[in-house]
Amino acid sequence: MSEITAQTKAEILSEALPYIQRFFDKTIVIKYGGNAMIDEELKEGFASDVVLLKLVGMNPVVVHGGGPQINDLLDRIGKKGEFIQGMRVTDAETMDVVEMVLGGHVNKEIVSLINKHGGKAIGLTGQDSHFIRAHKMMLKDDAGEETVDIGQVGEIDKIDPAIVTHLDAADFIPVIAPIGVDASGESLNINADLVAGKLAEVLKAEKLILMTNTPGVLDKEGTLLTKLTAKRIDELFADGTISGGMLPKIGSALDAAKSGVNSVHIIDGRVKHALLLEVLTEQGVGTMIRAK
Ligand SMILES: Nc1ncnc2c1ncn2[C@@H]1O[C@H](COP(=O)(O)OP(=O)(O)O)[C@@H](O)[C@H]1O
Ligand SMILES: CC(=O)N[C@@H](CCC(=O)OP(=O)(O)O)C(=O)O
Repeated sequence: MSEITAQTKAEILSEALPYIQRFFDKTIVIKYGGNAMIDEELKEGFASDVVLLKLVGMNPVVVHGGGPQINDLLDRIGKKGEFIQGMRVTDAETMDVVEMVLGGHVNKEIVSLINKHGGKAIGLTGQDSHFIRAHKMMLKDDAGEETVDIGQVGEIDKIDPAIVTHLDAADFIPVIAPIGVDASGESLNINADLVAGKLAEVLKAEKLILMTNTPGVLDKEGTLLTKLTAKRIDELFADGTISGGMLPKIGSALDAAKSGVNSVHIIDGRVKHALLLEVLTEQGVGTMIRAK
């Protein structure tokens, strides 16, 4: 290693000090989207970033998605994934696949990676002590009139923060799959962005970071919008700039910002160490969402 490189590295480390001080003991909810789990190197980088944030005194809470991974398994059993307004149409068979992929495969993979990097991760779904309560979601059709039944998809009623705060206090890192439970104990499939946003709200988190597969929110020309307020978001909804999976993401980000989460960001999870760049450096990555 040359002397200059070592010096630069030391300077970069030193620049992180004010951020470490500012966010010490603060909760940071990180949504790790299925589209950002592209390759092993990125996943390893993500896991080591989460461990680093915990070790310097923050409370990272991971909520993960797994939409593409659910689609892969559906394909293998000869079923096609269908989405309406960014929500998966979830019949009973699809719900089984969702539970297998999210609660089983993806959750355990992230837990295992974090533990491999020296963290103490614990995997949860909303079925654990029924901490994510939900009811069946009904969508409005495009005219805003008829309701559309999309099956076992949940709309969140309540998230009990106790289980997460207990884990944080005991130095564990909660890793949460977006599965809720209804009044009869049945599992419901919930969009992971919605779980992350609501969790950030009930935990009174300092930050909500949504990691996805675009540089952030883009305008019609594909230019990155670095800051967005409620008013501008309404315009982008109205003119169709925001569509598909970005609909629940922005909705959830804005709700979190309005309910007091200090900083809300949509960032590119395909960039190596995007999480450290966002939390510990001055470099703004992605789109910041503000209520006003
Ligand atoms: N205005 C926009 N800017 C960026 N991405 C957008 C926009 N509108 C729609 N999208 C889509 O939203 C996707 C991200 O949402 P989603 O596929 O649900 O990702 P994740 O699995 O990370 O939650 C992007 O890959 C893009 O295709
Ligand atoms: C109701 C609904 O759409 N649930 C999502 C849950 C997973 C998810 O949100 O994954 P990403 O964050 O990777 O998109 C789904 O079934 O795909």
